[in-house]
Amino acid sequence: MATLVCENIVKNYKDKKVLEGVNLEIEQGKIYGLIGRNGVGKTTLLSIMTAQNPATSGQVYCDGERVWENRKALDHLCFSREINTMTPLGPNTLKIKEYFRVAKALYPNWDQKMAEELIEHFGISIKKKINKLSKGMLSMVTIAIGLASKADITILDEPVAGLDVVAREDFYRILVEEQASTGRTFIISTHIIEEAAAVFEEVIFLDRGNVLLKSNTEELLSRALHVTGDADAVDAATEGLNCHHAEMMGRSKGVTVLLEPGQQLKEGYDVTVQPLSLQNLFVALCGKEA
Ligand SMILES: Nc1ncnc2c1ncn2[C@@H]1O[C@H](COP(=O)(O)OP(=O)(O)OP(=O)(O)O)[C@@H](O)[C@H]1O
Repeated sequence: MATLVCENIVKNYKDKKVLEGVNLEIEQGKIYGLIGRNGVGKTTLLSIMTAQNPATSGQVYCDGERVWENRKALDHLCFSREINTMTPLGPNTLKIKEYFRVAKALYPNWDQKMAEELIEHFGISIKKKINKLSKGMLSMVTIAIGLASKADITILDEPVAGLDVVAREDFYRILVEEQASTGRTFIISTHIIEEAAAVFEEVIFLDRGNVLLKSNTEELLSRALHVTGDADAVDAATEGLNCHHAEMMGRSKGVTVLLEPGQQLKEGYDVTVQPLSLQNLFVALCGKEA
């Protein structure tokens, strides 16, 4: 099993700054959720982590070894992403079984049986051509590639984007079972946050070029509160705390509070305190008004 470390990753596309010094440590044996708004740089970061895209500066290390052009380090990694069916060449001209042959050559621990069983489980014929698949079926193929790669660190970029709710639940069940039985590490990027919150042991919020937070999901939610009430009471109860996403409605105010360890709301004020969902916390911290 392996660990992955990003050290001060900067990425510019010409004069557009996307990543501004990302430091990140991925420990082994966890399912991470990578969450960020459209265009924030999730795919860019994931592709840099797997040496598919050069960083402008900074380094990625797998078990202490640089990943760039390093087969030994890359053997631990799989980055399975949406197949581009618009190009005249590439995987979309292949049948699924031919695409699996390419994957087999790429991933040293490739599990052909698992790949075929997953495709069958998803109700797709392995003889089907990639460019004849629906969006959801394409997601299923990228999921099958990621899981059957058996890579120590498997990264899936928006794997559920094309899946319906039943297929999404199915995927998360298979993912959790695979992680529990193998101890592999998974990094999953997604915009569909709420239903995945229980699956992610850790979440990483990417915002404005950097990692806004990386935290155990349960621990994070235990210190995230929504406080509402008369504006003066809310202000008094939350004084000195990390407050985000304040909303006013006449004299009433609602605010999201992220407590630091050891902090608590000031007592004695007539305010309503409610827990927050991961999705609402994300909106509060990474929404425009945050
Ligand atoms: N090859 C490229 N050349 C130029 N700009 C790029 C390139 N790839 C990505 N970008 C830009 O970099 C920014 C980050 O893109 P990226 O795809 O990494 O974001 P993302 O967080 O994965 O987005 P989404 O959630 O919408 O998929 C965007 O502004 C995008 O337009």
